[in-house]
Amino acid sequence: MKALIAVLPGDGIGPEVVEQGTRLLKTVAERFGHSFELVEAPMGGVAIDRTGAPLPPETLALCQRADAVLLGAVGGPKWDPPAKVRPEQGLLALRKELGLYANLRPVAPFPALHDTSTLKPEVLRGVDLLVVRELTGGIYFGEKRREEDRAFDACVYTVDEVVRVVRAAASLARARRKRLTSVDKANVLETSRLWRSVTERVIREEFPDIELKHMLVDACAMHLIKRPADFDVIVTENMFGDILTDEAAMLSGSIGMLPSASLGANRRGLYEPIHGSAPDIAGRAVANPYGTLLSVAMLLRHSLGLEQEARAVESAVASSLDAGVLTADLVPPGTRPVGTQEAGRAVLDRLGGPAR
Ligand SMILES: NC(=O)C1=CN([C@@H]2O[C@H](COP(=O)(O)OP(=O)(O)OC[C@H]3O[C@@H](n4cnc5c(N)ncnc54)[C@H](O)[C@@H]3O)[C@@H](O)[C@H]2O)C=CC1
Ligand SMILES: CC(C)CC(=O)C(=O)O
Ligand SMILES: [Mg+2]
Repeated sequence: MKALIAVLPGDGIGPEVVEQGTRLLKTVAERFGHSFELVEAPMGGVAIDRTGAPLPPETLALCQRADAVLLGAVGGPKWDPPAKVRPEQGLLALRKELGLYANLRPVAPFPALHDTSTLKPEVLRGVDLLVVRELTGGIYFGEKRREEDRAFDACVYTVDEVVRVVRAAASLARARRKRLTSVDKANVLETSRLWRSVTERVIREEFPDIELKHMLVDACAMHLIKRPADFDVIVTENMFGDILTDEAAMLSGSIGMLPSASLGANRRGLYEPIHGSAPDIAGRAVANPYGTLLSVAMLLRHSLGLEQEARAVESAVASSLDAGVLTADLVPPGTRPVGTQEAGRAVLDRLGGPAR
């Protein structure tokens, strides 16, 4: 198949991990007989430096034309306040402009990494959960205002915004273990009370086969560590999903392991590891690229419909981990880690071809 893929490396470790992602896409194309056109564009801090804007119009136009977008990460101390224009604004704008309201963040720790986690292997056994985070509403997108001695961030949700993300999460739950946990703070927040009542209605009317539970976000943060294997699909609003998935990443051993897919009404999606630009390790070629490589698998599956290729990538990652190809964030103390390039190479070396 032919596909146009926009590549936005971004800042910090973004370009380092995305380089491994583009190599993988080229190898998948070669091995499986596809034609992927990869076009790179500036986004985030590098785009501010080059053009003054974190999401230049040409970059947005490319993403709108593309079948899928692969992103590294944006941000860094160079653009922190008091700078007025921030790289993160570009990422929020891109998600909004592309209408990507459902952010899928799967957490299925690889058995090879059970010992790496700070949690006991018996707690990790059987963990296979999916967080569906609402991505274009809530407090990140509400009105913001700064006064001399006060600041405001409005949290707003409409019924339609809740309906569409709950439908997306319930459809995914239907193809899994049919259990949906809706996470909110309905004991305090009006937006959460709306979220809860809309979720109940959508599930009752459209997904009677799905078992729905509500959970308060603070309790969810605790249960994710105490009994993570009990979760199937979690659906939640933007900020809760952002925070809970950084926490859940530690079930996988490192934030560097977690991929994501941001989807909307059509097949075009944005794919990125869940981590940020990691300024503390940028430029040292030690970043974990597995979350980006697993994001490439999600891109192949969700935007290009290439299930066989997606599975080949996931198997190659699993087999690299089984072989002990571990970056610095994953190695046990006293063991020599591999660098970003070596981990990327290990996955390419293990990538299978088309089934004959
Ligand atoms: N999607 C995006 O572009 C995101 C951007 N950010 C931005 O990134 C910048 C740094 O934010 P932080 O809070 O430090 O979060 P971060 O996710 O960049 O880093 C947190 C910690 O995890 C480590 N880490 C992250 N990714 C790693 C990887 N692939 N391999 C090994 N270690 C990894 C870092 O070294 C750091 O110690 C900020 O400007 C923030 O706004 C943060 C989150 C997401
Ligand atoms: C700009 C931020 C909302 C990025 C982030 O932390 C995320 O999407 O996980
Ligand atoms: Mg985050």
